Amino acid sequence: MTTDWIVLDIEGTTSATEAVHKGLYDYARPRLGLWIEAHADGPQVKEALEQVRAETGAATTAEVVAVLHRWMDGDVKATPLKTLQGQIWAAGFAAGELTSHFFADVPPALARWRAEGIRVAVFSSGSVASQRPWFRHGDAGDLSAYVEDYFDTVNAGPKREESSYRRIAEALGAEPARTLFLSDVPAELDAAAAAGWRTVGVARPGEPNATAGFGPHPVIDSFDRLEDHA
Ligand SMILES: CSCCC(=O)C(=O)COP(=O)(O)O
Ligand SMILES: [Mg+2]
Repeated sequence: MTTDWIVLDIEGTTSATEAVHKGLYDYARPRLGLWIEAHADGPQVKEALEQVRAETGAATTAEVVAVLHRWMDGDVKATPLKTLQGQIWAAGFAAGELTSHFFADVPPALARWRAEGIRVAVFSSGSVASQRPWFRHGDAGDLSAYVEDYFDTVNAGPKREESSYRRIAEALGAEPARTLFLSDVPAELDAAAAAGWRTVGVARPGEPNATAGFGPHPVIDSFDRLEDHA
């Protein structure tokens, strides 16, 4: 079965978890309070704040920020957190204060897939607003030309739900059986497989999920080893 589309997770798959947590989370942490105060009238910030308040009972900005810090400490992929982080990161990339990280095998794989006619999209918990500059400002240069579309938990839905993968396939005009999802999280692969997608687990040495049980999903430790599955 040939592959028309490869859909990529970011953290743990294209990029090291440490780069996200140390590079991005630590950048967002001290900026959240000021960002919220300065953009409180923006529709996305308003909605994010309402969601945090409804979910946690936090009232003041300081209480909201404390919740957001707790979520970051636990790497909770909550949509309002991702919205606020994404805005701050997008500003950081635009200011030249952030650079993204990709594993060394990623840029050549993207070029190889392009040459083979395989199209690429991204599905990450990180907001689309942050995914775009992440691919544009990489440590190995601008990779954004390789990515045709971006999905997050707002425009697709939760990563562990089958319906999100159905929505993405429909948006891409992709046949599920010819669409391949690469992720480091078995539950995400289960959801994609339930939607009829092909799946490959990515267990990169040293990553938090490297020793996870991937069940029925084939597993690779580098995109160089995808040839047998694509
Ligand atoms: C610009 S990418 C932001 C990364 C991020 O915030 C995140 O939560 C990544 O999670 P993933 O779903 O890609 O594992
Ligand atoms: Mg991941």
